[in-house]
Amino acid sequence: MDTQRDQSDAPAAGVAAETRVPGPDRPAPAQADTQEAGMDGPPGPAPTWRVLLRHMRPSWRWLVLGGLLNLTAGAVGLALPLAAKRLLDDLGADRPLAGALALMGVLVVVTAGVGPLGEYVLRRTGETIVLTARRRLVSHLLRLRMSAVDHAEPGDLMSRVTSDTALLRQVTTDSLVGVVTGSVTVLATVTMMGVLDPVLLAVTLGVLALAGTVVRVAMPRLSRASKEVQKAVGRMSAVLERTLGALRTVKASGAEHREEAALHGAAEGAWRAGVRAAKWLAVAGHTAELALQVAFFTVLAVGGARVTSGTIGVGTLVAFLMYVYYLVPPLQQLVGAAGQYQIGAAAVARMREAERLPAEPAAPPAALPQPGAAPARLEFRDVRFRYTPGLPFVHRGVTFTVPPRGMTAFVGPSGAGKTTVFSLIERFYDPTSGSILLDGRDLARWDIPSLRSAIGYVEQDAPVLSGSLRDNLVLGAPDTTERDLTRVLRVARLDGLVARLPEGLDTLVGHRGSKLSGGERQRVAIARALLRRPRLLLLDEATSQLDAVNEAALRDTVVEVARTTTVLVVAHRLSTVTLADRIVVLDAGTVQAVGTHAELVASDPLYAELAATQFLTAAP
Ligand SMILES: Nc1ncnc2c1ncn2[C@@H]1O[C@H](COP(=O)(O)OP(=O)(O)OP(=O)(O)O)[C@@H](O)[C@H]1O
Repeated sequence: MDTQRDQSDAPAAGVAAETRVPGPDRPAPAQADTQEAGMDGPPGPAPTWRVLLRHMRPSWRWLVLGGLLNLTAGAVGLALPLAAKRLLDDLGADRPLAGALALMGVLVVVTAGVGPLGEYVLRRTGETIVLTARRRLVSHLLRLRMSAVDHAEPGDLMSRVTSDTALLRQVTTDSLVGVVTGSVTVLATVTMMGVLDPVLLAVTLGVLALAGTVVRVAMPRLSRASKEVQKAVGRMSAVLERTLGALRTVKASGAEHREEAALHGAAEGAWRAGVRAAKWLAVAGHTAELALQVAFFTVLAVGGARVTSGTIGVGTLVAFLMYVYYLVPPLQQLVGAAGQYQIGAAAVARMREAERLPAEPAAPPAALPQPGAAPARLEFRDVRFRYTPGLPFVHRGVTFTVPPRGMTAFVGPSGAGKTTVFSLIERFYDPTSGSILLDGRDLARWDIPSLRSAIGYVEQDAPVLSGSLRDNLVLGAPDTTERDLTRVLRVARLDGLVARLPEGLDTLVGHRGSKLSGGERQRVAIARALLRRPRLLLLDEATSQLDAVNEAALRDTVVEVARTTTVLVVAHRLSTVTLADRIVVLDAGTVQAVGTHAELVASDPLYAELAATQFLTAAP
């Protein structure tokens, strides 16, 4: 049975361990797409152009429209030299100019109208593609398995959502659409040049071929530099997130200069790579422009000779030279598109890495338990678990049963695996073998939102999110009524704080609740959990930072809650532990003993020692 479980669970934990987000310095994972990771493509990393097409597919109509408008503007522009030729011919032949002038006027007006419209449509579509990519990536990141998050740098993940997705804008519109419209325009221009004079066309193409060689040399270098830029930006975001997230610790440790040096280093890395990319982009872009200038003078010389010899007329030469200049924008567009493609490809690769991280299946939110819903029953059966394959097991066959209602306390030395029990109940991780049953049903068979809706969890460090006090309280129960809120505030002994604050519940609590005291944060976390009307309440050292008065009050609250709900507590204070209906002693990943305080003091040497040394107060 264990073997079976091992196999069925292996992908969740195993994949996660191997599919770490390649931090800025780590190599990309050589791992296939998974359904779990939300990718619908075939296994194996798809080529960049296919991924780009996938991003563009939903907006293809707009892209085609924008491209067509651009092409129309280009085509109308192409007719201008012909109108100019007609003007010169009419002038030479002493014919009236009104017709030629009117034609030129119409062409100019149409070009002026259609060109900007096409550009607007394309840019708007680019924004839509970025929006879709951001939504998709954000949704995926919020569902990441904790095992994937453990191996990722939040700052680096953030840069993938903000900076990498932004690069899609250029690569999908300027680049891919630019390739199409640029190619068509170049082709049409070259055709017109061929019609006017094939010899001059051959001269022009000869000069351009030389420029093509330089561009071919520049592109791979640009690609490498672009990847470096994005990596360095990710590295900088990661360091910045680390530093700003723990600025008090950094200041208290006097580590500002070291963190500053790390940030400056990352920023300089981005700058160096950016400058390298700029160099190759400039080389490629200006090579095309320079080549066209050379082509212009060569055509002028050769064409002048042909005019002198009477092979072609002045009108033809002038029209041809205008076409040479008409080649500048589409050729620059083509070279720019190739450059943008290299930059975009680096960003797409980074987004793909994040999208391929294992995530929980998407599921609609589940309703919270109704008031008076039955308390949960919990069972651990021979659970073995380790966070990372290859590392020692944290749980080595944990077995215990928790009946509905009442309080069960988990005690044991630091690192024994108490918090891990809660993490497994929440399905932040899945056991490597063995099973966990809630109400007699294996957790693996619960859909995750329904499972979590039954649970209220107060974590060890009682995290509070930036935002208002009210946002934090109703985070897990957005439909809370004012009456329930008032009741829970009283129960969690937060009513005094709310009354004191100038803006009451709408007071902003700062990043991670930095404007609250440790004890206040714990009470907010407890209130937040209680508002979910949990059938199973998990309290991980939830009262460790409270003063004696508040602790005693909240202890009474927990005892009260335990009359109707199953409550699990990880506690280090004897005052909490002795109130428990049963105590589970964990040591080195196994259950050492289960019993009441009195039973365990008498029968379990480890518990007796913990009671004597670790717990803060003496036996009651
Ligand atoms: N996300 C993680 N990735 C890898 N190892 C982890 C992770 N979380 C915890 N551990 C390791 O698992 C072991 C058990 O941790 P756990 O937090 O469950 O212990 P605990 O009994 O709650 O300890 P404490 O009383 O100090 O809070 C520890 O050795 C810890 O280093």
